[in-house]
Amino acid sequence: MKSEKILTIGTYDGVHIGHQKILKRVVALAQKEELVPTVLTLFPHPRMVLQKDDTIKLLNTIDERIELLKTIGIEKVIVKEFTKEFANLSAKDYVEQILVEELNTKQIVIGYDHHFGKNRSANIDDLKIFAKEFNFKVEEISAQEIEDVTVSSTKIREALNNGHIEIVNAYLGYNYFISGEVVKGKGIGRTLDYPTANIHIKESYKLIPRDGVYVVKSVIDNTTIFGMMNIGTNPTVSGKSRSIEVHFFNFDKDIYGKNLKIEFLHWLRSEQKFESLEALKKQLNIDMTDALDHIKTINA
Ligand SMILES: Cc1cc2nc3c(=O)[nH]c(=O)nc-3n(C[C@H](O)[C@H](O)[C@H](O)COP(=O)(O)O)c2cc1C
Ligand SMILES: Nc1ncnc2c1ncn2[C@@H]1O[C@H](COP(=O)(O)OP(=O)(O)O)[C@@H](O)[C@H]1O
Repeated sequence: MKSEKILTIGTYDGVHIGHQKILKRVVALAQKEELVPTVLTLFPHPRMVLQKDDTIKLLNTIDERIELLKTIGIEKVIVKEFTKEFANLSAKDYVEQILVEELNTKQIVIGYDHHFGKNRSANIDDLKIFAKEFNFKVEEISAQEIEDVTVSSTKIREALNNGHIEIVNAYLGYNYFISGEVVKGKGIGRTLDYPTANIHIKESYKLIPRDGVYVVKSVIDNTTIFGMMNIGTNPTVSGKSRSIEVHFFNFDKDIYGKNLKIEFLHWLRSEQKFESLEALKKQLNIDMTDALDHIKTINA
């Protein structure tokens, strides 16, 4: 028999502290009712499909979202491909075919303003009627409960575009991070005595924080390593495309080809065009001192 599920539905981009409150409720109810705590999430984002919007940026890649949801205790993450066919399902077909027959849903925890079905035509009152017909429970999260949470994915995106990392991390309840592979760069870093790991992110929809220099950390071979990262076009060496590169402190290993998760801790300064590599190197010395000072305040 397919396991019986308690379900919440949504994009949950960021899996921030507001999301976490709902998700923890799902996990607690699941334990009480002996149901499998489940999230039904849609991917690609409806706007990517319906409006063919390829400028949309998300806080998490789909893999990151799954990992974050599992960390909170969600046992099953169902990623439904959001296709035009899916978007065209009537409210009733969606409830009957997907929620009931495919997923074996026994309980749904959902916001008061949730809409579903073709053209988002059905609302929570309709869901409660379907619940009687198909024998599942609906638990509504009230407007008050949702408004109590002043955090939103939009606010976090804005803070990232402004370099306000401390605000971002407080809203998320974890440090904002990127994940990508270390690839070859231009090989100039080493000549400055600051070798930099260039990070390639394969998901073009991942939101990259504003250009500038950041204090970051990563775990490489089970060891926490701090570093300083630059995001930008490297105007000093007349770079054109945007790159993401990290110089790790007290570190000297070849890490080409490795996949790294890098957490943002603090924004230091904007990227600048220097008149020479010498001048850039001087600034890198200053950045390193500033970054180490910041790291001291964290560890203090
Ligand atoms: C912490 C840090 C800060 C940086 N700041 C700047 C900057 O302000 N302006 C700039 O043109 N390049 C900056 N860079 C990028 C350097 O130009 C870059 O590391 C160098 O060109 C080496 O690139 P490569 O690894 O592709 O060889 C910075 C790099 C790091 C690691
Ligand atoms: N402290 C360090 N921080 C970052 N990368 C380092 C460090 N020490 C060694 N490396 C290695 O050196 C590479 C970067 O050297 P670099 O001369 O900047 O070349 P590239 O332009 O190819 O990035 C990194 O990808 C990594 O494999």
